[in-house]
Amino acid sequence: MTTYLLTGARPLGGDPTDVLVADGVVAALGADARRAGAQVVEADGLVLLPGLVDLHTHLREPGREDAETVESGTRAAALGGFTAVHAMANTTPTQDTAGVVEQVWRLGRDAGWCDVHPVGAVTVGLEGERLAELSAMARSAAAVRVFSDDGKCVHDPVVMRRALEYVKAFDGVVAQHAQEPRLTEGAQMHEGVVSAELGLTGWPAVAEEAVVARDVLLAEHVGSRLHVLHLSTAGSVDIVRWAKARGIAVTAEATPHHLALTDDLVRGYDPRFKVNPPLRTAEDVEAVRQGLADGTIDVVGTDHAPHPREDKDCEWGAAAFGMTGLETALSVVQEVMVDTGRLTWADVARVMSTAPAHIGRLTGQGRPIAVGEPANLTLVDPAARRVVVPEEQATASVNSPFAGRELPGRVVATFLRGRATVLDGALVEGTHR
Ligand SMILES: NC(=O)N[C@@H](CC(=O)O)C(=O)O
Ligand SMILES: [Zn+2]
Ligand SMILES: [Zn+2]
Repeated sequence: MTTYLLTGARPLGGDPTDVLVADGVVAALGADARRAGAQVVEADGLVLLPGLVDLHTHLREPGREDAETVESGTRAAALGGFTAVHAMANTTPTQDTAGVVEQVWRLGRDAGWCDVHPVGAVTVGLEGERLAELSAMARSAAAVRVFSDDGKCVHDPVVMRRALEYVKAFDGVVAQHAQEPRLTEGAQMHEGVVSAELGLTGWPAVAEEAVVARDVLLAEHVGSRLHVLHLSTAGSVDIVRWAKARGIAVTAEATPHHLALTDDLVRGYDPRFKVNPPLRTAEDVEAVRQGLADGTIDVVGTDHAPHPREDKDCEWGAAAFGMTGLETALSVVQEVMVDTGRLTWADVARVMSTAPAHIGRLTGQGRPIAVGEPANLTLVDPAARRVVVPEEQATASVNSPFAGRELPGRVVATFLRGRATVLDGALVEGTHR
């Protein structure tokens, strides 16, 4: 395996130092790192982070390989600085059995671009009725710890309660897509001033908040772990803040798009901006940023949701919900949170690596940058700027809401257990298996 010497890198944005990556681990730091024979990676001024971990990726395989495959999605992940992703369960067939989660886990391992941890469905076929074989998925080779019907809400409170009780046996977590189905029938965008103007059916904030409130109370009652996916409203932030103050074991996620974009964008009727939960108001965006800054929101999850052109190149009402995000997530977080002084790079390491790894109960990911630790690392050039061109991305889909926008930051290199998956901002082909 190639040995790498990263010269002058700034771990977590701190003081520059040399970092030796050898035999899969961080082998030396500082003066000790200067060893002959290593391939030098010029890292002066670059920020070194623990490899990013996404708790919320849609890889679409099996079933929608026209939108994404494990291969294309994990290439996108590596380019985005990720060394592990959690692959959501809304595939066809659904990831609701040990067989299907093992299949996805194997595809990820064979692709070799980053670790793929399949999420297990909570209910059979995401139907919301019968619990899936949660413990069989937990005990499988995929060792599932995160369970979610994402795309759909586990709306029956009895089913949600049973799922929360069940996952305690293997320290699992239920990740909820909080969307009250009756309050969002036919919903096309956030319910508010803009939806009234455009005459589109609204998805009111209360449809999210009512489920978040119910679920934190259920998690308290059961004494189990709850994770709130793609939290998007000021009210949801308040409820999670209250629940944490009360000692409830709840964690929460914000997506890059809910940190950066508002429902004003819907005025152009461009389906790239159609997503669940919908883009909200500027006040909601500010509350989500504040929640991430003060620790109420634990993680940034991409909710990378690729869709084929035919499902997006159509009128607003017919278009699919979802946007890509793996290759822009870190840049968006840099723009809205780091360059504005609201998060440090150490905070970014927490919300995009350490905390998601901990919630997913991953070992070997989200670790400190220290001698002997597995070399899962991301090297970022915060001074670079680039225009987002979806057609040039590795994801097989082009539904990026940031297309044409200039964003700061560039992932220069990604290391997966000491092996470079990305160097000079490009995938390292051939050696990855
Ligand atoms: N976010 C979305 O709008 N869509 C996701 C499902 C989801 O995350 O709810 C998808 O699978 O396309
Ligand atoms: Zn969802
Ligand atoms: Zn999702």
